[in-house]
Amino acid sequence: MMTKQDIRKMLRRGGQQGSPDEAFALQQALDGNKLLRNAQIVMAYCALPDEVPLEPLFQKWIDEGKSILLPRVVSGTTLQIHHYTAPNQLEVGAFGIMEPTGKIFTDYAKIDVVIVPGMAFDKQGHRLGRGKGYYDRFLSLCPQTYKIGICYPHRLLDQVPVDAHDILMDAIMTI
Ligand SMILES: Nc1nc2c(c(=O)[nH]1)N(C=O)[C@@H](CNc1ccc(C(=O)N[C@@H](CCC(=O)O)C(=O)O)cc1)CN2
Ligand SMILES: Nc1ncnc2c1ncn2[C@@H]1O[C@H](COP(=O)(O)OP(=O)(O)OP(=O)(O)O)[C@@H](O)[C@H]1O
Repeated sequence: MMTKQDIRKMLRRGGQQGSPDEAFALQQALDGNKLLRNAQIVMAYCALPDEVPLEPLFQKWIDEGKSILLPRVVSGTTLQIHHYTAPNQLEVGAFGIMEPTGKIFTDYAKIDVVIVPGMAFDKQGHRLGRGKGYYDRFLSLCPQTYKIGICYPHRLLDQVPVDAHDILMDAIMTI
């Protein structure tokens, strides 16, 4: 079995971005998810180049009355969660990822849905992240929250290696 590191290396060498058509189709599919439709407080992410962009959905969700949360990297281990209300509340953060400058949010149990980025997923709900454990640590703080992993079709693998600390997704969305 390939290690997580082997798979990350392989994925970095292979194709990165999905096509704009794939991104659009995935955004539509995600936006149609019933639990997300009904969610009030949603944690999303600002995408890296090989992840499905969610930013085109943010304003729609805000118009629908949802609260949007985004992560900030605050140390080598920890994410801090902040409100997002408008594009001018983003700045370039760690790893070149856009990060929110809005109010901090700590009421983790109130988050209805987390949309989780990943380098790859498998159908069993396992996620391959970027190897720093940020999301596993954060997701362990909101065990009741519905977790949706989303990826381009070429990033849905047959099997992703699993460690004891890995948190399982409740749904994997791809096309
Ligand atoms: N969109 C998005 N936001 C996120 C994450 C993520 O995976 N995706 N994170 C999830 O944890 C946190 C940031 N963690 C990250 C951890 C490692 C790398 C990283 O290694 N990037 C380069 C290699 C850079 C290097 O190590 O020199 C890469 O993947 O090629 C990026 C982000 C918080 N925000
Ligand atoms: N809940 C946790 N508590 C403490 N350490 C953890 C936890 N989850 C993961 N780690 C540590 O983080 C490191 C990276 O784990 P792993 O390779 O699974 O990260 P990842 O999920 O791919 O990364 P990321 O979430 O940043 O995208 C490992 O050394 C692991 O021991």
